Amino acid sequence: MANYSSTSASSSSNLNNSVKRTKILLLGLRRSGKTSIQQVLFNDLSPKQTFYLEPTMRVVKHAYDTLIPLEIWDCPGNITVDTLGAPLSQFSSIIFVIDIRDLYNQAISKLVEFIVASYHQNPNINFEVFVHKAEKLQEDDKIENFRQIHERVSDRLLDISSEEASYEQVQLNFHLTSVYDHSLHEAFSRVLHKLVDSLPYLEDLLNGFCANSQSPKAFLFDISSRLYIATDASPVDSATHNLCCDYLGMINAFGPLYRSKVDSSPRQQRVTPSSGAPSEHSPDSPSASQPQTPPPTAVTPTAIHSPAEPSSRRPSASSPALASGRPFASRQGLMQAGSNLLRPPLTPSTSSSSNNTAVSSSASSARQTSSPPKDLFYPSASTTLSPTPSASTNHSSKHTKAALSNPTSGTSTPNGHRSGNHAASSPNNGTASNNVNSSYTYPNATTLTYHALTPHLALLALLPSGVYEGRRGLVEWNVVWVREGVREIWEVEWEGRGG
Ligand SMILES: Nc1nc2c(ncn2[C@@H]2O[C@H](COP(=O)(O)OP(=O)(O)OP(=O)(O)O)[C@@H](O)[C@H]2O)c(=O)[nH]1
Repeated sequence: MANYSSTSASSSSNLNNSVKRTKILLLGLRRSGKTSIQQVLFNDLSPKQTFYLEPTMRVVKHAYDTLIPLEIWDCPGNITVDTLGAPLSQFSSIIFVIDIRDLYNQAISKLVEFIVASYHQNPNINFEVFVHKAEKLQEDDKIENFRQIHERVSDRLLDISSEEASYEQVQLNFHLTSVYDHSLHEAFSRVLHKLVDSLPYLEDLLNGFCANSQSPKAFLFDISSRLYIATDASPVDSATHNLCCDYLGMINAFGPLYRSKVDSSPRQQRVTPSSGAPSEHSPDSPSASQPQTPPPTAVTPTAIHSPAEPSSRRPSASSPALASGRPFASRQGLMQAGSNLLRPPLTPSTSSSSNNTAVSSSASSARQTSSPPKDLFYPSASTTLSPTPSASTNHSSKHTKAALSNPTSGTSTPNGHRSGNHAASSPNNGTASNNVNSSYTYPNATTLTYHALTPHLALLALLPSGVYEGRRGLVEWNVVWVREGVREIWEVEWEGRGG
């Protein structure tokens, strides 16, 4: 058999071969857009540059480190089940990319071929169909082609089903995608959610944050790819998702220009999302000396930075779930790790303002006076979203879009990273509005905040501006709880995979 594969580490990863990676297979006909998807999401390639991508001649494996270590296999268009060179049972997800204008036999036959093979080799596989290049069609044609592709695949599966094999029952998820807007990020995020075992615990953390900070929406984003790993229980609306994506894109673009006066290389490593996979001895490693989770009795924010955490509280490879050698941290292991994570943070409604002031000043004095180790550096930023004057009455969709794509009011930053007015812009702004729900608006003054949690992950949350401005210390205190929880979950995920 021809040598069909090669390996490459994506920009933000060190290919750590000892780590058990979650594998995703990218399939589709030639020129359907597979490499573009991989490059736009994980290599920060501008959508326009995808025009110049060379055809893929053999399987290329891209490693990418986020909450879990991923390995994405980008395949040539002519690959078959036999020439793939690996059993489908190795993969957690298959993403099949179809050009939305490609309604005809070849693409659908190939998709069906892989569905049948995966039914026999790995019935639990997540099968995702990206109906891609969606922005090329008008809204009506887009919906019609999407429907037809879905229908033809279902019909073909029904035709070939028998008593022994009911292929029509394979769970297929169809997504409309394009590299030119945020639909690709949203669709890939949903693919990712099915691969993250710790998702319920992350959601609990975000639910707790929202409830205690009066936040209507919070996302845990992978900083570099701008995929969201988890969100709270409230529904995701595209406008808010797109706004967060744009804001993160802007921070990624301009963040490296900002440095604190006492900047040093370890701090730079922490700011940059491309710091590599966590390892035992790296300063970014969750196992290395990091901000410690406060002991159960600790109530003062200064305890956050105390290095005196009992080591037994930190999950280790000797915990029952991890010692089993399974690739994913089990629920039991995560529950053990997360058992102390969800102690209730402070809520604005139950705290007096004097308390808030105390927490706020205490939190900042912890930063300034307790000489924390250099690696305790968590960039944060915020921007106020302009409320539309007509918000409470008649919404003009034009006005709403302008407010969403131009969060230009003054900003303030706890860590001095950004200040003054700015426009959140992204290369996608023009087309992203395709996705914006034009009836959506932020009726009251709302602040969008960004808090880095790990080298790869950040919390993006909407907050009422009154809460953010008046009770900043409290909000930051609640962010600390989320950060501690996410770091522990991250640690368990990686240790469970031998990282
Ligand atoms: N309009 C539009 N064009 C896209 C999109 N995604 C990719 N393309 C274009 O599609 C063409 C093929 O993209 P590739 O990523 O090379 O496709 P591929 O599936 O990897 O192709 P092979 O490597 O030959 O299998 C390029 O010209 C891209 O610019 C999209 O969302 N919209």
